[in-house]
Amino acid sequence: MGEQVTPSIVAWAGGPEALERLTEAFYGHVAADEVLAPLFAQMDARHPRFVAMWLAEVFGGPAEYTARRGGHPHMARQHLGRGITERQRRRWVELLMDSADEVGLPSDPEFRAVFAYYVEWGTRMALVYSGEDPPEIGPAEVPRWGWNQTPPWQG
Ligand code: HEM
Repeated sequence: MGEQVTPSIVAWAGGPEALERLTEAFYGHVAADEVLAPLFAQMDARHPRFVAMWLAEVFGGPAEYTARRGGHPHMARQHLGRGITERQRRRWVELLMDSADEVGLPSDPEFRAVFAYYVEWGTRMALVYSGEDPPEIGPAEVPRWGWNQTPPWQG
């Protein structure tokens, strides 16, 4: 039996390109959604790619968001003062999960569990930063997600 190497989450997802397909589909839905569209009305056309770049870094890919887009402090600052509501956060999660199905991200329980784990955490963090009295934004690094309790099932 050969030794099995656990792939990174981004590799399991289908690579950075798969995350770009995900965010393209997602922001298409956002633009048409009455709950979320107003928040993203001034969005940069490159926003979907920046978010894909962020996700790739979180999920074990190259530190491209850190190198090219200001890393965690820049990302966190984008949410300041936006007053995201729980309803908007929930819709964000729902549309992202719909988009994951649409673009065919892997549907195995382990991948989806770890993906949902990050998305649940990240959206709650965005809400906290967007509200009154946000945490101070320090020089923290982009979080790096691992498989944790659910390494991929490889048979
Ligand atoms: C896991 C959850 C989330 C991630 C990974 C994420 C990621 C990002 C990133 C990377 C940026 C900065 C893009 C750049 O470099 O310019 C950003 C901006 C932004 N995010 Fe989030 N975000 C999350 C949750 C949310 C939620 C829940 C909302 C609102 C419901 C939200 C609203 C926004 C808005 C309005 C901007 C600024 C867009 C613009 O006008 O350019 N984010 N987000």
